[in-house]
Amino acid sequence: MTFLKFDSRYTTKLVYNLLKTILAPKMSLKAPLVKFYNNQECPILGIGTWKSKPGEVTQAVKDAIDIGYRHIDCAFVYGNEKEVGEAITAKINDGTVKREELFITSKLWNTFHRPDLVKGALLKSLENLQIKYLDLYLIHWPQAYKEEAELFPTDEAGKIQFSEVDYIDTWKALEPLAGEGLVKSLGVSNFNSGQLKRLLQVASVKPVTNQIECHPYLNQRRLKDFCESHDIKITAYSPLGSPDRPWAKPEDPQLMEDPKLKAIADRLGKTVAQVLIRYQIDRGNIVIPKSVTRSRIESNFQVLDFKLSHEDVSLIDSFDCNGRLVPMTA
Ligand SMILES: NC(=O)C1=CN([C@@H]2O[C@H](COP(=O)(O)OP(=O)(O)OC[C@H]3O[C@@H](n4cnc5c(N)ncnc54)[C@H](OP(=O)(O)O)[C@@H]3O)[C@@H](O)[C@H]2O)C=CC1
Ligand SMILES: CC(=O)C(C)=O
Repeated sequence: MTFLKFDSRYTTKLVYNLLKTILAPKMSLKAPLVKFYNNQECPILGIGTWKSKPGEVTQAVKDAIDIGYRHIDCAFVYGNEKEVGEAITAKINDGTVKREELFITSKLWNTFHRPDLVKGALLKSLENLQIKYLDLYLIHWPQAYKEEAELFPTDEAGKIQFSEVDYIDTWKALEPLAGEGLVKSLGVSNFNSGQLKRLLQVASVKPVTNQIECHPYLNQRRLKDFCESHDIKITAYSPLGSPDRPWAKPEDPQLMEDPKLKAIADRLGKTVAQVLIRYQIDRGNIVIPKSVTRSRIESNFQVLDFKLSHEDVSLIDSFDCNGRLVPMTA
């Protein structure tokens, strides 16, 4: 009658599994961490803040932190860093998180590429965000704009005015800032493989990530392969197709309305947004969907308890149509 013998190991396991089943849906899950080549860890899922109005973003970031997000994607040019900073400070002060539990990214805007402007731009973002260091600082775009007070300097014809500054010189000015403790990691955004190759030839500190537009209509397979061959992670921006991008036209295809994606989401009992976010995670990409709506911020985070099959990832891969939604800002 050995099978009736009391064994505390089995009882403990039984109780553990029972509690897990009852409590799991109520417990705030943590996003898995991606490890960069320099051993710094970054939550694979973060919240975006582009177009989040100053009057909405403080509450959105507070909600996100309450829900479990620990990664916040910011940029000087979004014009809302101060309000994001207010949320970060509030959530640290009320004991919800410690600074070291958060992963905060900002980006060097195109008008500050000239080497003597770089440190000041970083310090401004730190001041706005009310923090002493960034976890990650990115060159926002490879091209430099004329160094003027305006963030989008234009000539009389309304054309963007570029500057001659080479992003290599900008990168060289960024490198020492990591040593000064102002930023933990450096990265780039919107770089193609040619630009990255040039950078890698001279960089003493390699970028940890290339933040690029990435979703099923532009899955960036080749650039991803290139980056990964150099141990550079992809951060996927506009993963939901950026429906609120300012230049969207009514006739543009709506990624979240795609019937093929809807069919996959319905089959899995998930929302299309959840499938789109999971698509990035299952490809090993860091992903930063934006929302200022609490229910969406919450449901976008509820993607940590399921996985897409290889077949579904391959099927979604096949939707690629070079469908870029965020063209170069010039
Ligand atoms: N490095 C770069 O050059 C760039 C970086 N980024 C970063 O990436 C982030 C994300 O990209 P972004 O272009 O904002 O676009 P996203 O693809 O994240 O889409 C955001 C839009 O989707 C809506 N949305 C969010 N969740 C849901 C949901 N569950 N169901 C339906 N609609 C939803 C939001 O609405 P609402 O907010 O009203 O809820 C908003 O309109 C940016 O915010 C920014 O941080 C983006 C572009 C360029
Ligand atoms: C959104 C963003 O980061 C742009 C357009 O540069």
